[in-house]
Amino acid sequence: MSSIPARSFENEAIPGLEEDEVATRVVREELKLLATVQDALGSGASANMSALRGRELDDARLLELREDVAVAKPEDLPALFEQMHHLGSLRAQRGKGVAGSVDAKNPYFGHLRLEEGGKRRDILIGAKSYVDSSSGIKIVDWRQAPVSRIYYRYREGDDYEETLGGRPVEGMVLARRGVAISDGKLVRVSSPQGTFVCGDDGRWKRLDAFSARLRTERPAKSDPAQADGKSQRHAPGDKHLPAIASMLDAAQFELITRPGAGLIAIQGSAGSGKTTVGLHRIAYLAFADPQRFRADRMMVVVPHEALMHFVARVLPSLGVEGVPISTFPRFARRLLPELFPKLPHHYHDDTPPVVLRAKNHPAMLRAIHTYVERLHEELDQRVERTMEKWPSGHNVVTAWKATRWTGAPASSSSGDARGGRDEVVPDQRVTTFAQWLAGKRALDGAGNASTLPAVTRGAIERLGQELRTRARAVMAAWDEILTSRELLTETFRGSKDFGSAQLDRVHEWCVRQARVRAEGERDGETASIDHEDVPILLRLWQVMRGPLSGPDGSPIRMAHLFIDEVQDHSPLELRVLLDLATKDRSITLAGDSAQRMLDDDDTRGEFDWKGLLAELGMAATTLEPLKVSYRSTAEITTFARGVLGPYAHEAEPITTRRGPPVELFTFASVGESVAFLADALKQLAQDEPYANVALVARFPQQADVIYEGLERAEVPRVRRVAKQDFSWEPGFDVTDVRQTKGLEFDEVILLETTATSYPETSQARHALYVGATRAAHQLWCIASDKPSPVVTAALETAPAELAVDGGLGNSGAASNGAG
Ligand SMILES: Nc1ncnc2c1ncn2[C@@H]1O[C@H](COP(=O)(O)OP(=O)(O)OP(=O)(O)O)[C@@H](O)[C@H]1O
Repeated sequence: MSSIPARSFENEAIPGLEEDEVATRVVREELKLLATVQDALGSGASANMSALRGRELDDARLLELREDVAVAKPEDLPALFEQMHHLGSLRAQRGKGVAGSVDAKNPYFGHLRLEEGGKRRDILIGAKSYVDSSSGIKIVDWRQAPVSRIYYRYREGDDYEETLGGRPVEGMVLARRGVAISDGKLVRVSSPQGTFVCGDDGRWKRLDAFSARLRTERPAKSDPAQADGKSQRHAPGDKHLPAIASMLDAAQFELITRPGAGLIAIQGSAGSGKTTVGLHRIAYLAFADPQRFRADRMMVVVPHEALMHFVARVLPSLGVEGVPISTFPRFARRLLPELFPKLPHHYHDDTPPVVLRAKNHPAMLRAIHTYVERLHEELDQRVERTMEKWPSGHNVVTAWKATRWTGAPASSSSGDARGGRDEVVPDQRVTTFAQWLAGKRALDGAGNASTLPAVTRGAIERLGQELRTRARAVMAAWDEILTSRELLTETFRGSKDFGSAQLDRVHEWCVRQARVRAEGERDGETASIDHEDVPILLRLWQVMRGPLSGPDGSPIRMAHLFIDEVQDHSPLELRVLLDLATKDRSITLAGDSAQRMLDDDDTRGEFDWKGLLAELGMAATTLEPLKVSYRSTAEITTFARGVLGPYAHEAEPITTRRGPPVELFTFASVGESVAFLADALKQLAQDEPYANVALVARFPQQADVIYEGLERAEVPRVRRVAKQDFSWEPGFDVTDVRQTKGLEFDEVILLETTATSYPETSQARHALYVGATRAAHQLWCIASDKPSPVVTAALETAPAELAVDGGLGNSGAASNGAG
């Protein structure tokens, strides 16, 4: 594009940059270039009309030629084909110059000046291609044009060698700049000479170089707060949660050393050490009572696989080896083959969201208990009716009633079949009755079953069989609860989320699945279950048959359970887990209501600890929430609190260290943001080989687009993490926010923090909060469209003051206690 005509910016001063010669030169060049492009696009608009007209004529002529070919003599064919070929290329060329496809208000975002074989040419990178040979303008599509590779892969001053259009080219990158054009106006230029931005008042300024760079945290030797190790939480390169017994504060220590029995609920904002405390508590208990709290009789449950790996090193570092760490699905699926040998092994991956929500809903927990309560009542009546026919039958009824159904508290005369407040016990009524029938057990006043007349005995045996079958038929109960339209209506009565239409959809899905299961296969569909069926089946098992047993067949009884990120487990899953604990219920729950992640159409509302515990029928000791935000800097913590807005925690978190400001970078297109990110990441990879940055989008599809762009730009060690498969290696993990729950990274870049991705809804605020608080040291927000008002508002608050060091009540004593 060396032939671009010069414009009048030549000797003009750039307001705000009068004293900055380099900045003036760079900005002037870009203003001039934009003016030239806009000129060409403007005149291109009329040229477009003639181009379009030209294309129409070409099309008509091509049709004529095709008809000629059909009737032509063989010797005329080569000439006709040549004409067709020529017209075809002319037509394609006209198409490229059509300015209508390029957004004149934002035609490009990158500018390359190349020198090849002594010749200079300018190439612009944009979202759509546009070539206008008359004015020398070439805009190439960032995703496709081979030349855009040079833009993404090389820096200013680099020599390059590439194969473009099948021919080798080599040259040098004379200039490589990112530009932001908003509404036809140049508003930012990023170049190796600096980043220059134009304010609303038309004045330009040079941006602080520090804020536009990523950097990892390094303790400064001269800074005593850092030299004592408080802020250098990890060894360089170690990306796992560390054991920090010597650094625990007073509130954390108090939680860790609570007596073993009973349920403790740890609350606190993101990064306040909830996971750390739960794990150190396990180590403390194992040290305090090794007999009772054996490693294999404790379990840690986290919401996803990545967190399993992230926390795996803490307990071994504290000298406790062998405590299983699992997720609910992983743990539960190991039990299924033993408990339900006939259950299909396949899981649906296309379950409709409304079905998932219904199966996960707290109402399902109540539905199970109501169902089982009614079943038991019905069986009681059945026993009474059969026994009426036999003179001393009432004695059997009395003896029968003196025992209890599964899960019903022995001491409670109300016979609470919800099984809420007592340990799950094996079913007694059916077992006792069967033992009496077999002559293995006496029932007070019922006599010896073996001496009964054969007819009576036969009737009672049939009854015993029926009781046994019905009372233990977990899969039948599961089917009935989900496939009876009446029961579904009853279960969700009063729930605003499930109207008749939604319940019809749930019903239809469940009935179809039950049919396929019954028939093995139907219309090519294989028998499968939903992931959400697993806790329903396990809960039914507990209520109908007693404690769950492991793959070896022995009942599972946990001496201690630590359930992390409680807000992400369904009440059903929690209920199943809580009933794995032994009678004294030594359980630690940790969670944060602000980190509950719901889909946009999920109206379950805010997570509420009290409501949850009431739903589970549990009493818990809830201590003061942890208040110190250890993970993140004051800048990130304040921003994250702002993001929550009306959902922020009551107490403002206390922060312990400062860091770079949270930054928002806005771009006019995704391609432009990718170019900016690629530069920043390449620089970081060069400066800090240990850096591990998470690039976190709200939705997986957004992560895909950015990942592909960064790959094309040859950013080293860039990975797409879609299934929690973090490698914990230095590099750049492009992912979505759900994958990152509970994890931490030195730097986080929140992708597409636009108004569309993060509207002012509670769901979006919580998701943004989770993403932002994954960052320990530096946080950037990137938006390729209008930024989210949640982000811009949160950026307005100045970071909170740091806590005075001693004020945290840091306790060195914990290191002794935790062994
Ligand atoms: N007393 C402490 N002193 C220094 N660092 C601490 C302290 N307690 C926790 N940390 C560090 O703070 C970070 C966050 O801890 P942790 O992951 O346990 O928090 P969390 O509350 O579970 O976070 P989230 O809610 O995001 O899951 C970790 O790096 C941990 O090592």
